[in-house]
Amino acid sequence: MVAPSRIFAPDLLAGQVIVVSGGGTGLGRAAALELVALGAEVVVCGRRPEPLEETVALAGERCRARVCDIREEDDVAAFVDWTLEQHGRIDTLLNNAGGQFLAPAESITPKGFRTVTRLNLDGTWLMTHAVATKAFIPAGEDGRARGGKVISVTLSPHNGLPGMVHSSAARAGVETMMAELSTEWARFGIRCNAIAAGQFGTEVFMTKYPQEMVAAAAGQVPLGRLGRPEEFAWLVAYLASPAGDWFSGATLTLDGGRDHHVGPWPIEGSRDAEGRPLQEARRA
Ligand SMILES: CCCCCCCCCCC/C=C/C(=O)SCCNC(=O)CCNC(=O)[C@H](O)C(C)(C)COP(=O)(O)OP(=O)(O)OC[C@H]1O[C@@H](n2cnc3c(N)ncnc32)[C@H](O)[C@@H]1OP(=O)(O)O
Ligand SMILES: NC(=O)C1=CN([C@@H]2O[C@H](COP(=O)(O)OP(=O)(O)OC[C@H]3O[C@@H](n4cnc5c(N)ncnc54)[C@H](OP(=O)(O)O)[C@@H]3O)[C@@H](O)[C@H]2O)C=CC1
Repeated sequence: MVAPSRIFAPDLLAGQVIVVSGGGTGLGRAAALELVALGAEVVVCGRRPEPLEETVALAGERCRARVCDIREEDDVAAFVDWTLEQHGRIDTLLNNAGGQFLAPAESITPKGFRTVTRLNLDGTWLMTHAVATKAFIPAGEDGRARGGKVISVTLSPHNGLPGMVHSSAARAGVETMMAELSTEWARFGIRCNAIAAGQFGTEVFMTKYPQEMVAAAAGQVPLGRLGRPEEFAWLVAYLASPAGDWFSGATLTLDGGRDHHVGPWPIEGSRDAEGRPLQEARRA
């Protein structure tokens, strides 16, 4: 049995059907477990069956899994059709699958750039378009579009992340995509938002990148630590719940202040004897 939520009432999302891409690992798994704990039926997808099966084993019977590569149009269509056959509806899509490799911009080949934009931008679009056209826009019993929510994971900081030009560009595209769709698809009752994730201590984050960078990452966060996957999951649950119904077109940055980081504060040489930031004298 999945552990009860530490924040929300257990029936907050009862009756909802929520798709989580990349739900076999890290942030996606944390979100899937929290959503199940809140009463939702959750469907996870990813390329590898093993992590997906582990999520299902942890989450219990209200979680199902199916392999799907979000970059492949036919895979995505088959996945969404299967989900609708199983559940008859989709209420929220969490576009969480994504990633990139770290490399200096000048060394990224055209294939490398395409690989990352195809995954993060094109893959997010394919999932969004398929879920919207198959589940959100078709009319329900009342003759009106059913509506739904799209939540897409992007990346903080926004002001350029050295070594990640491909991903920074793709994620900016996703944020703009969510903003544009929030106006165009409002007529169908579709809400589209992005969560710009700062650095979270997921297994892949802690192991994939050069260890010097991982060790330095928390020091770049004004609040002084990495994010915890459950903190991401709570924001997803909030947006999926009725409390999130008036959010649309927003990018919610969840990063401990990382987006506005300018270096350690107070800076060296501008501290008083007790280590406090200096303050100018008042005018006489
Ligand atoms: C001062 C300190 C500051 C500290 C601040 C820290 C900041 C860190 C911020 C990090 C923020 C983001 C974190 C996260 O997102 S964590 C989660 C990451 N998860 C993932 O990335 C998972 C998904 N990723 C992947 O599947 C792969 O990484 C990839 C995106 C590359 C896709 O894999 P795929 O299998 O499709 O691709 P290939 O491996 O076949 O590669 C295809 C081509 O891509 C190029 N490539 C791939 N890897 C590299 C590399 N390491 N370096 C250079 N180029 C690479 C290459 O062109 C490949 O083609 P070839 O194999 O033919 O050369
Ligand atoms: N952790 C962090 O600090 C940050 C993470 N993010 C983003 O948040 C998301 C989750 O990150 P995190 O949990 O840390 O990383 P993970 O690498 O654990 O999660 C990525 C997930 O995406 C799935 N995935 C990758 N490619 C595809 C594909 N083509 N089709 C379907 N699924 C795919 C992976 O499964 P499989 O390999 O089986 O396909 C995996 O489950 C990612 O988009 C990541 O880039 C953003 C900012 C910071």
